[in-house]
Amino acid sequence: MGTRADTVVIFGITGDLAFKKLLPALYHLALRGGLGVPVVGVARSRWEDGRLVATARKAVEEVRPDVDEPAFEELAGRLSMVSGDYADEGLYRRLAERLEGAEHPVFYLAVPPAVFGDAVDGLRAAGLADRGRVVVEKPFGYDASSSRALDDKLRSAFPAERILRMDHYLGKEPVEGLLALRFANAFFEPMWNREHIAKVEITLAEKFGTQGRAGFYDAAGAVRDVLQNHALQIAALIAMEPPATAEQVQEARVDALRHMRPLSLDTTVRGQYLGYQDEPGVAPGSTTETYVATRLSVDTARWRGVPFVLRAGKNLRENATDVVIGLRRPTGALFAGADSGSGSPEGNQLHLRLGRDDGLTFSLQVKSPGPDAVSRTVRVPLDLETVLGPRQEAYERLLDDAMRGRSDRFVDPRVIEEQWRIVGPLLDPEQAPLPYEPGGWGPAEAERLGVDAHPERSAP
Ligand SMILES: NC(=O)C1=CN([C@@H]2O[C@H](COP(=O)(O)OP(=O)(O)OC[C@H]3O[C@@H](n4cnc5c(N)ncnc54)[C@H](OP(=O)(O)O)[C@@H]3O)[C@@H](O)[C@H]2O)C=CC1
Ligand SMILES: O=C1O[C@H](COP(=O)(O)O)[C@@H](O)[C@H](O)[C@H]1O
Repeated sequence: MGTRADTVVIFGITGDLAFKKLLPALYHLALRGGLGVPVVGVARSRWEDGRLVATARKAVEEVRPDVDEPAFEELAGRLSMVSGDYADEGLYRRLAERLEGAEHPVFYLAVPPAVFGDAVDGLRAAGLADRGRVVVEKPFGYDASSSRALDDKLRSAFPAERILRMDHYLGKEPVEGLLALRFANAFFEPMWNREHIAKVEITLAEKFGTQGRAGFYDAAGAVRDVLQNHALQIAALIAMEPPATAEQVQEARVDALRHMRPLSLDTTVRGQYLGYQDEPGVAPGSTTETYVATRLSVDTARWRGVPFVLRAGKNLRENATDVVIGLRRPTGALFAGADSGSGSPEGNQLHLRLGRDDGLTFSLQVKSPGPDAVSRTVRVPLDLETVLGPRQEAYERLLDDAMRGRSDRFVDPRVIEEQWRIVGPLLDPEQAPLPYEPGGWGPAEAERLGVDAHPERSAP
């Protein structure tokens, strides 16, 4: 833990991330009595403080229509704006004046990666890096070399312990919960390997498109936007060897990623939803993928030969952040499977939902009623919201961590290095992505990789 922050500065306060996640998170911190410091918004747009407050109210109402007025008033009273171009040193001079007296500010870079460099240079030149922490959003660069260059720039301005690399999936309770599932339940560990598991399928699906972020998204695509970071973080939690202590989790994560082979275009399907090319901000003839499905190999004794099938996409049928662990079919001929069509019963499945409807569903075999030795599948769902009640959103937890100087839920730079190595072969290929209809499950060609073409989400 470090010293508690005395100001939060958000670069890109006019943007999508600030609206959808950061302003609501600040409100929730105020609601729980955990804000207590000024919040300075930075943007090129010349917003008055009043416009920021009005935007904050709208942002909060989107997620909490029953706004708690005292909490909102606390947030509103702490918000102010500083505007200017990110490359203009005048912006940082004005910011330094606003921060006079602040000893431990947090600088949150909620801007597209192209702006990170200017922001870090500006903060350093104005002497603001000497006394603050910086939070950098993913994706970290565009590839391995630009990511290293960004890292060098950050390290030249801020000491290592004051650089926090953000992947909000690490702050999601259900994602963190994968560790509890694996390591706090003795019955999973003995079956968590190639002897028992036939396939791991990870899906990050969204029902919506780029939602006005095409300017950012078109330069990124699904691989950089979510596969390189969120999907591989989940894969690492599934694949890692058991860490001996909580402090070893980071090492176990790095080690798991080091054993993942680089992805290959031969076992990848890229797609682009119809209509994407007409969105403002998308380059004419863009070959950016809005969908990707790929097979990942984890080269360890535990996982050799078990495909990890990862897919992510926008404008798909449902919102889903899911992991399906598919077990091998049972051996032995005592029962025939009523729904397997070929003798032995279906393999059990453990379906983990890590998004808003978080929980899990076991698919079990039970005896079919009647005289014959036949089993059939039943699904046993568990809804964690019902059991545990509402939990804090990832951005609230991670903003709070950044303010306290708690760093274990931020990304280790070695992880980022590995993530770029793994996705490297998929970056900017020449082939155009396959078109797909919005509202479906992406290009049918992905079925050859083993993706479940009609996933039954079985949310309770
Ligand atoms: N949106 C999301 O759901 C998530 C986003 N992220 C990450 O957060 C970061 C910000 O994302 P998001 O808010 O969606 O991005 P936006 O495209 O909404 O950009 C944020 C702000 O940055 C400024 N900006 C945009 N483009 C440029 C540019 N070319 N040059 C200078 N300033 C620019 C704009 O503010 P102004 O012009 O007023 O300065 C804009 O409001 C990205 O790194 C993204 O990967 C991470 C998780 C989720
Ligand atoms: O990082 C990003 O994540 C969001 C999805 O986040 P979630 O918490 O709603 O699962 C995605 O929409 C966005 O494109 C991406 O930049």
